[in-house]
Amino acid sequence: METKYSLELNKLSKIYGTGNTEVRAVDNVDMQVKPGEIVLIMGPSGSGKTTLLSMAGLLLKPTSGMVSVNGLQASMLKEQQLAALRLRTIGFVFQAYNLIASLSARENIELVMNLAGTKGIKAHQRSSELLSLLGIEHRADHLPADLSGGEKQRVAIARALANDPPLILADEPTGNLDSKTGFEVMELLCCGLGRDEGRSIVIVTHDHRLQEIADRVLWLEDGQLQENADLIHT
Ligand SMILES: Nc1ncnc2c1ncn2[C@@H]1O[C@H](COP(=O)(O)OP(=O)(O)OP(=O)(O)O)[C@@H](O)[C@H]1O
Repeated sequence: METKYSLELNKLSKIYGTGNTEVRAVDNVDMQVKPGEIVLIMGPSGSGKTTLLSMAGLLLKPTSGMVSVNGLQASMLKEQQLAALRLRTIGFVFQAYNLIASLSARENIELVMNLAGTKGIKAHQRSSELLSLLGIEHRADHLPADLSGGEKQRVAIARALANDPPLILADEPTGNLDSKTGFEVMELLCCGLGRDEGRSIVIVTHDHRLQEIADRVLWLEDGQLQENADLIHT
């Protein structure tokens, strides 16, 4: 049976600190992402975007509310089960790429496959396919330090796709790239590689150009999510 939503958030909240230092970073957010949908979350600095994405990615525990990924409710799961769910169902792309400096481009991609149980020739074939799809096969044996920003982000995208997850979460993926390179890389992910396979992509960004490749643009302000794109003050 096909899952109705790749990602579902119900009355999700995150409060940091207590008393005088209390910050309601995410406030009672509901959100559903259908398979194949590309959703942009925009909003001012400090509005709660990274906190929201971290909870959606099962990296941060909510204060209250529910996260479901691919139909599985996270609060029902133990830490080990959460890690397994994350590995199989979510690919992450970060502004700072978060590649392992001592591993080559190919090794960075194969590491997450190895962790998910895909090893040897199968992992090698998949990493070759991804390196080629992302146009960086000639960089396979290079360390991250020897790659340009755009190449590093392509490796990070290949790594995010390696286990063929139904959901990709990207936090400011173009933040360290010039506007042309950033757009090209995200267009490749969203229009070239992601859309065809019915993969959902949620992108937190300040980059207005990415609105061109999104199905929906949501606005987060003071931890509250608004569906109405007209409210976006650019
Ligand atoms: N670990 C933490 N402890 C306490 N407060 C935090 C913590 N992380 C974030 N905050 C606060 O929560 C609020 C939301 O932060 P968050 O990083 O989610 O916003 P953001 O929209 O991603 O910001 P930016 O666009 O600048 O990256 C901010 O007021 C921030 O100071």
